[in-house]
Amino acid sequence: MDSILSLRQVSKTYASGHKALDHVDLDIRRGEIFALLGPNGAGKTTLINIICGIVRPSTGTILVDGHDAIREARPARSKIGLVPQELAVDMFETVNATTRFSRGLFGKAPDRAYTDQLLKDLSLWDKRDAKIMELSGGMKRRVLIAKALSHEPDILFLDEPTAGVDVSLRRDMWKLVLGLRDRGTTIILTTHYIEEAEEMADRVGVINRGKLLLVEEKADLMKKLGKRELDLSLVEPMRAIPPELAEWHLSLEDEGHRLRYTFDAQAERTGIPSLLRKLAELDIGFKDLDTSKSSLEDIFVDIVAHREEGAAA
Ligand SMILES: Nc1ncnc2c1ncn2[C@@H]1O[C@H](COP(=O)(O)OP(=O)(O)OP(=O)(O)O)[C@@H](O)[C@H]1O
Repeated sequence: MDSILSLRQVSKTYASGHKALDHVDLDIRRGEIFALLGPNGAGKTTLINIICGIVRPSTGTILVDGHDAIREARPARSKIGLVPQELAVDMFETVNATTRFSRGLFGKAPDRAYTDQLLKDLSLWDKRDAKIMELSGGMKRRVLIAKALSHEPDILFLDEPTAGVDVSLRRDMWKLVLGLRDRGTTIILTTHYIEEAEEMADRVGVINRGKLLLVEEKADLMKKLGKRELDLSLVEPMRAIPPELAEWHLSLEDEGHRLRYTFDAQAERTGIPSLLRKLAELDIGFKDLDTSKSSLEDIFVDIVAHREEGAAA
């Protein structure tokens, strides 16, 4: 694999004693979009900050396009653009000035043609002389991206790029990120939104409590995510599932009061009509039926439970 970024056995214990990262190994392929999913406090920002040289790892090595992130911090950092979660810009500065200034911070000579094009690509050209405080929230986010790309980095980190933005802006951001990838930028984003990973990522990593639990091709993960559940509240509680229902692999919940069928939401045939026919045939009555899609949280719980079982075995 042609890795642009390699982490080996990276751990971080903060001064408070909190272990935010636990032996993380990760390779990012050149040119891919990698989505890092994880609940609050999982360690996503810590991981990004370590790669960007903002936080020092307790142990482990990080190579950024061949440069050691600690021993060769400057060349390593210059490969990276970081779009932080929170707005950290001078509100009184103009869009144009702040973008050019960011480029200078990385020791790059001014390149008007590049920064002008960047503002055009991000639909900020008309606003180039506006003060940042005068912009809408969505425009401000675009300014953060312009700043992050101002020094022509090969890797772009987006920390929660669409947290708190409306649906149409989210779609715009997705388009923009896909466009950057088409031009060869490697993109790593953190997110809570499964749709975001679904829409954009080539690969997905799941992190929880500082541990990278899995890294998979999105297509493979989506198969696991596409599970739905059908719950039937039974008229009469059941002690065991009749053998005639074996092919649906049902489970009995709530002390026999509910029958649960888990199926693949993307499958052409869900198996529900035949299940309902069979229940009628067997004279099994139900009062109510309910379907639910597995949420990201369920998936985390599932993955974590699985891993812990595996570790215990
Ligand atoms: N400077 C610090 N000192 C002590 N603990 C910290 C520090 N920074 C982060 N932590 C802790 O480390 C853990 C991981 O935090 P981190 O910000 O990396 O999580 P995250 O996955 O980015 O979460 P979120 O989705 O909420 O942004 C959390 O429990 C957090 O409280």
